[in-house]
Parts: sequence; C-alpha cells; structure tokens
Amino acid sequence: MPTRFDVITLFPDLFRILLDQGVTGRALARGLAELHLWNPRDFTHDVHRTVDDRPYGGGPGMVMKVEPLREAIQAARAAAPQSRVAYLSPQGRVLDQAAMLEIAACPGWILLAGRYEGVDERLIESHVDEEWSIGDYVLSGGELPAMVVMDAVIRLLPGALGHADSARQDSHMDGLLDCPHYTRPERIEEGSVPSVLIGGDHAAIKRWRLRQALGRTWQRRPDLLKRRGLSEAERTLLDEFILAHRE
Ligand SMILES: CN1CCN(C(=O)c2nonc2N)CC1
Repeated sequence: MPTRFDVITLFPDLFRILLDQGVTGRALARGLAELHLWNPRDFTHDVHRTVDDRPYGGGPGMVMKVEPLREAIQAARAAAPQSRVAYLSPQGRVLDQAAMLEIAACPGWILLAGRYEGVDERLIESHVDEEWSIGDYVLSGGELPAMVVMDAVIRLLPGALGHADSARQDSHMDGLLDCPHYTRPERIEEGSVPSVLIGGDHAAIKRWRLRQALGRTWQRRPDLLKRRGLSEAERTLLDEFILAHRE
C-alpha cells in the first residue's frame, strides 16, 4: 500500500523537484508513494480567484482565506479518506527522526503549505489535525517544509533506498550522528583513509563506525546522547574514543 501525500499549495510546480530525481523520484515512479497536488486557487469562485486578504486588526502582509483552503482540504479528504491533515508552520511540533518514523507509519497525509503571514486560525482549528515545524526559523512558505517531510519519510519506506541498511545508518537513526565516510583514492593531499576501513575486518569496521558515531555525538550533540542512553558495550566504545581524543 503506497504512502499517499496530498499537498495543498499555491505553487504546485515547486514539487517537481521531488518527482524528477533521486530517492523520492524513484519511489514515486515505482508507486512506493503517491503525490497529489491541490491548488487552493482552483477552489475560488470570484473573478480574481482570491486566496488571501488583509489581516483583521491591521499589520503587515496578508492572511490566507478559509474558504478556498476548506474546499481544497475537503476535496483532498474525499480522495484520501484515510489521510490526516498537517499544517506546516513555525508554531508546530518540531520534527525529528523519531517523528518522521511516526509519520511514515501512517497511510497518508494531507499537507497544507501556507504562504504570506499564514492561514486564518479558524481553518486550523476546524480542519487541521496536526501542526508541524521543521525548525525554529521563518521561511517564505510551507512548500519547502512539506518537501523536507516527504523526503525524510519516503526514504524510510520499505524498498525506497538501494540498500536497506542505508536508512538505518543515516544520521539520527538509532539516535546517533553518522560516522565519517571515505572513498577512493586512499591517499590524497587532504589525508589518508583510516587503516581499519582498508583492512577488510568487518567486525573491526563495525566497531570503529559505532565508536565514531558515539564519539561525534558526544562531541557535537551531547543532548542526543543524554536522551538516548548507552549500553555497556557502547559506553566502553565511547570511553575508548574519549581516551584517544583527549587534549
Ligand atoms: C506560513 N508559512 C510561514 C513560514 N513557514 C515556516 O517557517 C515553517 N513551516 O514549517 N516549519 C517552518 N519553520 C511555513 C508556513
């Protein structure tokens, strides 16, 4: 059963980037996921196809009107009755990898990509199930956040990646940052590849990669390590990393 994404957006052409290439392009072409686009302007009934208006109470910018969004959401819900509605905004739950796993477990999502100053609060209160943020900064619209969510989720779908292990070894999988990566040539002016990776001892390589992941997480994101906790074996590997990197 493909994971279905219905995106409500004034700029559907922006989503070509997901369709044309890469992991998302292949997954969509193979039917692992589906993407349907709904433009609120197609749900207007006035000659100017009005989707926004001035904010009550004054202030800068424009606010997206309820009616076109309501009708677009209703059309998407009719086409995707199992999907929940999520609005991308800085006021939402900040998403991490664990959240992406939760999102990937659902059959489908109707993603509302807002523009301008945002959408009329009555639309959110009446028609939106969840509100998500991709981080504490302000963007020009919800399209890039919607694409970020779709990219992160699609690569988690079974069969989406060339090598099933890739997803599990991605950064932030298993709650750790990724280990360093190297490729040919072995020796260049910038340095040489760590010898353990050349040796072919797969158990040693696995230990080295986990030790590096633990050490880099300890160095760069101690908050992640605190949240995750460590097994006895992982504690030993981290101690080895700290000993080898002490000043
Ligand atoms: C109305 N529009 C304002 C800008 N915006 C965001 O900054 C955003 N969305 O999701 N995470 C974010 N950060 C999307 C919605």
